[in-house]
Amino acid sequence: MLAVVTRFAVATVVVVGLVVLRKRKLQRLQARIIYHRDKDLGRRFGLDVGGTLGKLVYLEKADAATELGDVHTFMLANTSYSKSSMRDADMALSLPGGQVHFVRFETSKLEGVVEFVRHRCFHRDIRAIPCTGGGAFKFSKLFEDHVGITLEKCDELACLIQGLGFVMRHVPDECYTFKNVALNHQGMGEATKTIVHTPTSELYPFLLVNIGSGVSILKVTSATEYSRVSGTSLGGGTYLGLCKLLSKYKSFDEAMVASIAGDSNAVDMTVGDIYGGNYTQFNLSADTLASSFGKMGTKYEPKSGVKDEDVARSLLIMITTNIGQVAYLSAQRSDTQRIYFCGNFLRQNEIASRQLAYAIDYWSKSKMQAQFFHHEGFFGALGALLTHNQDLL
Ligand SMILES: Nc1ncnc2c1ncn2[C@@H]1O[C@H](COP(=O)(O)OP(=O)(O)OP(=O)(O)O)[C@@H](O)[C@H]1O
Ligand SMILES: CC(C)(CO)[C@@H](O)C(=O)NCCC(=O)O
Repeated sequence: MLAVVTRFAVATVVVVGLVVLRKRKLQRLQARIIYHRDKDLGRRFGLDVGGTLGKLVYLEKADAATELGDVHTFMLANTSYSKSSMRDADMALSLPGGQVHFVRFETSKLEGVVEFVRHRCFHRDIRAIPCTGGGAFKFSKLFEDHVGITLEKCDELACLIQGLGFVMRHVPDECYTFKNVALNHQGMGEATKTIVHTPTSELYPFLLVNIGSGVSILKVTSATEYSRVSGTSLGGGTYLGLCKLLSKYKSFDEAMVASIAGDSNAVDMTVGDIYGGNYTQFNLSADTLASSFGKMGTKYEPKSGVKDEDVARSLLIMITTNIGQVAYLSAQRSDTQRIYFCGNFLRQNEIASRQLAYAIDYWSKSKMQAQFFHHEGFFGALGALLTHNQDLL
């Protein structure tokens, strides 16, 4: 009898214990789900992974600054972990809902970034990140397998338009142009950088030329309506690729610095080189660029007397002149007067923007105007961020 009672008591204790344990486990699980729902930091990010660069924006909410402590630590560590120039601290946007920060990294280093996230256990608070650009497709498995983060795919052009519209509405001095485009074909001249405020009633339609690795050209007819009217494979990737191939410069920033000092006439052939002066019949002055890199074709030893900085400058002028012409022709075809240029090719690249301004003014006989943005390379990532932060709109 005693044995039966003992067995019954033990069984009861075990069953009760199991029920309690199960309940606790359930509670823990519930708590974990709530914790994740509350701390799903992925919604504070927008990622744009392109052919050359990855762009990350994150929102630090005004009412919950401390919550993002780890994210801040990660960003600061990660940016010095790649390159200081990749951090755009001075570009942060202050909005009523919080601050938006911007970070850039090389797409080729993405695996390193993922490994860093895993190493720091940073991914524990992130289930999904909205992501745009080709990398949203190409790297979704990498994120899923290594850190269990889902990349929520967003279309790159839709995000570009969304981010662009947001910046145009919220950042008062975002757009600028060059007035009195008295430049020559080398992008030299006295044109003055001027902030432009265009009222929304006069904004549409316009042409948007996004110069990334390649170039996409969109006709934008309203805040949400656009079509991709053209594109060219001769873009920022071409410039960087040819620079690395033909000169000693190993990075975009090095090439930019060098191109300021370079003289493209050492490499290019001008109308003057061919005519010995102006080609007056068709109003082509002697200093007009006749053939990019043309001089190199006439020399037995092309590199003699040519400096790497001349090559960097000439490449910059070649790529930019071509994009300017394609943009002008596209604007004509699409019946738009204003052309906006964006994309990271224009980052800290005043020679290129001045040259584009000149090209548009020159080809259109001053009927069209080129405009630029201070946050030129982050619209896609911003658009991705906005998919979960409609309140910011
Ligand atoms: N730090 C940098 N490292 C490399 N390229 C840079 C850097 N800064 C500016 N660039 C220029 O920006 C270009 C990439 O621009 P962007 O980030 O807009 O395009 P992407 O998203 O990589 O390309 P795509 O949209 O065609 O996939 C490079 O090809 C280069 O010309
Ligand atoms: C392929 C994309 C859209 C990727 O961003 C871009 O690099 C691009 O527009 N390239 C030019 C493709 C074309 O010739 O239309």
